[in-house]
Amino acid sequence: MSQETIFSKIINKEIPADIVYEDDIALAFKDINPQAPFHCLIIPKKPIATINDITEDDRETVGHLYVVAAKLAKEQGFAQDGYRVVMNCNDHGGQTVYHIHLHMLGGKSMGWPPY
Ligand SMILES: CCNC(=O)OC[C@H]1O[C@@H](n2cnc3c(=O)[nH]c(N)nc32)[C@H](O)[C@@H]1O
Repeated sequence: MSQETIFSKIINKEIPADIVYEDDIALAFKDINPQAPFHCLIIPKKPIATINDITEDDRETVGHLYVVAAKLAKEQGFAQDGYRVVMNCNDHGGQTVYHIHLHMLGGKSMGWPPY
């Protein structure tokens, strides 16, 4: 059973967030601690704790996160310049909120590897 996280409160509008996209499956909102000129989190409304918890039943939901990312990149104007999407898993991945979220960073040139 997944724990309620702060992201559930954002989904339920119990706490505020700068929402940049919402539909029945996903929500995207600005990261509170931006690491790029544009930094948002694209999350499923379904509370899936980590990548390890994604099942075949979540195919549509998880794939939709990337559809939203592509849409936001075009809207934000950095689709052609380029951007980064990253999902962190557990401690070594730096995950701090246990509700999967696709980080979307855009608006600057980024280095590699990201550590
Ligand atoms: C550090 C990367 N690993 C990770 O797990 O990222 C979790 C991400 O969620 C962000 N965040 C945490 N609480 C809140 C909040 O209440 N509101 C918002 N708008 N963002 C939040 C945090 O800055 C981090 O980048």
